[in-house]
Amino acid sequence: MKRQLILEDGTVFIGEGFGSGKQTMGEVVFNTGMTGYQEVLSDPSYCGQIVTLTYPLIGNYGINRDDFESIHPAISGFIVKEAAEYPSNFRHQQSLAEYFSMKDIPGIAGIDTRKLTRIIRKAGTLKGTICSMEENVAEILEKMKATKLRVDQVKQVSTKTPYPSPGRGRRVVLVDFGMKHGILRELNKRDCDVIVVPYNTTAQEILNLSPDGIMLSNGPGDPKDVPQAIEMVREILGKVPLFGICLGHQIFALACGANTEKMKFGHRGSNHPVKELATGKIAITSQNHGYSVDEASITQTDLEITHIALNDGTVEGLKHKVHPAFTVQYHPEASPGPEDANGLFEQFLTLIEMNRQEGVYQ
Ligand SMILES: NC(=O)CC[C@H](N)C(=O)O
Repeated sequence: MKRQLILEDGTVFIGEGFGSGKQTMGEVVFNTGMTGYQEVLSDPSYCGQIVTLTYPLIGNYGINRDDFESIHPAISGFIVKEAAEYPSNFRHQQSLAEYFSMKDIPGIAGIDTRKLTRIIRKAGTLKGTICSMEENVAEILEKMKATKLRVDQVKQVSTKTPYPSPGRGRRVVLVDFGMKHGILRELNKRDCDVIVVPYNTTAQEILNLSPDGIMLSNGPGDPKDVPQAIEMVREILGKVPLFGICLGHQIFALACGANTEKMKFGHRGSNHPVKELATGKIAITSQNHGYSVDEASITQTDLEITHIALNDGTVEGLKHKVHPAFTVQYHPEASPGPEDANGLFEQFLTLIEMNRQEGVYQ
């Protein structure tokens, strides 16, 4: 059935609806990955957002049991050029449309997603609504103007109670801000004894679990919307080695006195080049973020910039000059995307070992 996508700047696209027929509103963001749509649509960092993919053919290898990054997808909607009706892959179990119907998430196909992406690149991220053809455009525009985007996305996607993911190795408390399963997989692969805790767990509650290391996960929204997590990191810093990814990196930066800002249209894709300043080495990385750490704000802190994005020079990695803590804006767990940065998990475990030898942090 025909449906419309209305952007807050007044642009209207007409396409073919799939999945849920309900109306949806969210921030429209684009991802440039050529593969990995299943991981993208199930990444909780997209909570409250409508995702469009620049690659034109989506759903061609279907949806399978193994590639999810969360149990319940948190995206508000999905915009594609062509949604494959007949997936072809030995692992496929459902088509994109079947999955979106099952999860009650609206999708729209037949959209010129490259044109849409150019609009977003020019104007910056925009609000958008996917709705039926009967809806009046002017009314929807009014409604979008009046609706404030949610600020409690982390609460929505974080686990409600702590749970273990046992191993025989080092104990890692993983703070779940909307964790991708990939992070847990990487820690478990290294035999870590992981305890996943909710986003609002206090520093003392975390220390009571006697962790060898603390991992701050990715997650949706503005890092400034989770002040209790910023406070927790401030209190824990210097007591246990810490590693943060994406939202975890931004929260760490704020806890250390740096600032974050909203980017024009963000970084979302699977081929973002990142330079490690110490070695000059480039990693091709998976990314999904709409905020970044303000470079100028680092000077007044005890932080050091370790990585930068080659495309626009923004901060991609940080390290504390005194305490055993480092973070990255990109995704070493990949899922989807290249695994160039996977060694950061080893770096975290090395930091844990060094920290156990009486305060040797570097
Ligand atoms: N993947 C993430 O953790 C995203 C972090 C944050 N929500 C941002 O958009 O910048």
